[in-house]
Order: sequence, then C-alpha cells, then structure tokens
Amino acid sequence: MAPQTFKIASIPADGVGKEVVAAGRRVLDVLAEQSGGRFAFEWEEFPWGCGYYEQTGKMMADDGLDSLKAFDAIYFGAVGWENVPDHISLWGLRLNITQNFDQWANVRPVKFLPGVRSPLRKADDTELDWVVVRENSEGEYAGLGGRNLSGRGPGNEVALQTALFTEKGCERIMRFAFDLARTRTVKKVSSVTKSNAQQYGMVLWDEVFDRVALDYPDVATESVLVDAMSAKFILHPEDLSVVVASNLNADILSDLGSALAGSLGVAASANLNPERRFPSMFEPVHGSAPDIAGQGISNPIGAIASAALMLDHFGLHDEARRVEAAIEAATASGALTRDIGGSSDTDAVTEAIVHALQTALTPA
Ligand SMILES: NC(=O)c1ccc[n+]([C@@H]2O[C@H](COP(=O)([O-])OP(=O)(O)OC[C@H]3O[C@@H](n4cnc5c(N)ncnc54)[C@H](O)[C@@H]3O)[C@@H](O)[C@H]2O)c1
Ligand SMILES: O=C(O)C[C@@H](O)C(=O)O
Ligand SMILES: [K+]
Ligand SMILES: [Mn+2]
Repeated sequence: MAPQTFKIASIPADGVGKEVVAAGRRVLDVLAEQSGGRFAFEWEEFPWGCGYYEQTGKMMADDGLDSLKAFDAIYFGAVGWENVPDHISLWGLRLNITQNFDQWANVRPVKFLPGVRSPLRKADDTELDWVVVRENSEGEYAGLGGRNLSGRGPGNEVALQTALFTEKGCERIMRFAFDLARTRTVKKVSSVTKSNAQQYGMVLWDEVFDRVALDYPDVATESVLVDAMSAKFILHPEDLSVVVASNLNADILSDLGSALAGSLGVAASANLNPERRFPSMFEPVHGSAPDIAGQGISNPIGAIASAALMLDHFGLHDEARRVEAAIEAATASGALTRDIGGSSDTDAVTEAIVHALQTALTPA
C-alpha cells in the first residue's frame, strides 16, 4: 500500500527558528522511516522572513498564502530580526498566516519535563499540567486603530489601538476550551478576564463564558482577573487545567507558563483552524532569540513538541505520544541545553531524542 503522505510547508524564518525547525524535521523524518512505509512527510521549505524582506521588501511572497493552502500543515520557526521593525515582521508573516487562515485557536500546553528544574518550588512535589487556550483571531490583535502623526502639533501625537471582541469569536474559543477540558483528567476551565477595567469587550467575554458554561455542567469553571491569574500561575498552578484567555492576555500568560516549566525553549504551540478549511500552523512559543541565534545552542524541545502537536492533528496519536515520551527520556537522561541548566547543544539534544525514539522501538 502506498504510504499516507502528509505535505508540510516549513517556514523556519529567523534566528533560532532555523535551528529548531531543522531539529523538528529530523525527528519527523526518523518517525516516517520507522513507520515502515505506513506514512511519509513531503516537505517544502519557504525562505520567508526578515532575510527575504532584505531582498524583496516583503516578509513573504505575494502569492504566499495561496501556495500554503495546498499543504496539510505549516511548520513554523520564529519571526523577527533587527533589520525589520517587529510590528512589520510579525504582521507580515505570523499574523498574516494565522489571521488569513482563521487559525483562531492557539493551544499552548504548559508541560513540566523530568530533569528540568522549574523555578517553582511547588513543582518539585506537585504534579502540574495545564494548557493555555489563546484566542488567536481578534481581541487586542484586531489591528484596528491608527496614529495621528501631524494634526496635533509636536509632542501631541495620539495613537489608538482598539481591541475587538465579537460574540462569535468569544463563543468559539470558549466552546473549544470546554471541549478540550472534557478530554482531560481535571475537567475545569478558567477564564481570564479584565472586566473590572475593560467594561465593553471583557464584559462581553464574561457573559459569553457564563452562557457557554451552561452547556457544560460536567466542567468546573472560574473567572479570574488577569492580574490575579498571573499570581495564581505561580502560587496555585495545581488548580489549573484549561485556561482560556484573549489574544494578548494568553500571549503573556503562556510565556509565564513556559518560564515556570523551565524555559521559553520547551514550550509548544498549535495555531488551529478547527474547521480545517485552511492548514493549521505549528510553532514553538518562543521567538527568534537573537541573543543566542547562530550558535547552535538553542533548545529544540519547543519545536519538537510542536511537531508532536502536528502529528496529533494528522491523527497520528501514537506517534505524537512517542515523540513526547522521547523528549522526556532525553531530558531525564540529562540531555539539556543551557537555558535549562545543561551544556548540550541543539544537535546533541535532538540526537538524544532520536536515540530515545530508536531504542523505544518495539520489535515487529
Ligand atoms: N511566534 C513568533 O514567531 C515570535 C514569538 C515571540 C517573539 N517573536 C519575535 O522574536 C524576536 C525576539 O523576541 P524576544 O526576545 O522578546 O523573545 P524570544 O522568545 O525570542 O526570546 C526571549 C528569551 O528566551 C530565550 N529563548 C527563546 N527561545 C529559546 C530557545 N529555543 N532556546 C533557548 N532559549 C530561548 C532567548 O534566548 C531570550 O533570552 C522579536 O522580533 C519578536 O517580535 C516572534
Ligand atoms: O504575539 C504574537 O503573535 C507574537 C509572539 O509573541 C507569539 O507568541 O507568537
Ligand atoms: K515561534
Ligand atoms: Mn508570545
């Protein structure tokens, strides 16, 4: 039988994005080899990013979105470099893709790994495991607003950055969060709000949350102000299972979660178009890390764990669990990059994960 072939567009983009995407590809290619012809990955790499901008004045090709539509998934590194203002590079590439492909659900698990020290003392003797569900299409990232550069005289410039909350946008991300909670051991959704200060958008957010919750009587709920939630991440993370938050609130909280798990380098994410009208995109939570890029020392775990989320999206659930187990075997054995207290480089950690996959192979 012909192998089931998954077409993946890879966009390493900038900085450590290049290093960690190469690591993830290596792991996926090993898995395909091990599948004995059951499945295969067909890769096409796109050179978009700040280097491409240098040559063309654009972050991606004009027909880039059209080209991407033909793929089963997109595997992304990170965007951002010093030659391009961050708001141009982010809107030109990552947000161009997430918003135009309606990847409205951004799933960001917070995973604690064996052998990786958390800055939380609580993590030493408490099982911690939660996931941030980020609204990925509107909110503070609606791109609405403008600047008045000239009309008000020197020193009086004004800028508006308007957040957009729609009932439909709130409802779909909340249902997604509740459905996800139903698949987990602890069936609970925590909604992150700021409705004490933001009396329009966040009050709508809260009302939709309360209404959707009525359809899930088997799932526990709480609504927590974002400032209090940032404290709760540190003081009572054992109370968390699924945390649903607006675009910006979830962006901030997911970096906090990654740091609590040891480093931004270990955190995975999936930008999902749940209706599957467009390809979904898988990328580590971190950015291009200019401070360490090019040295071969970046942590590949976030990108490799994102590849596992991509396997889940393809329905290859056993393979996804095998990759996660291989990551855990590698960290437990001491294969750690510097950001998590070790001295291994990117390649050594990747090979430790590959080795774990190979030794865990059950003979046919
Ligand atoms: N989705 C994305 O592509 C994305 C996400 C975040 C930031 N960015 C962009 O990345 C650039 C840098 O942003 P930043 O410095 O705020 O965030 P960053 O995530 O790139 O780096 C923050 C810190 O985490 C460390 N870090 C990140 N990834 C790591 C890895 N794999 N291994 C080891 N350490 C790692 C960095 O060395 C740095 O100290 C900016 O241009 C920003 O706009 C892009
Ligand atoms: O917020 C963004 O879109 C950029 C980056 O911080 C991310 O988390 O992807
Ligand atoms: K990224
Ligand atoms: Mn972020």
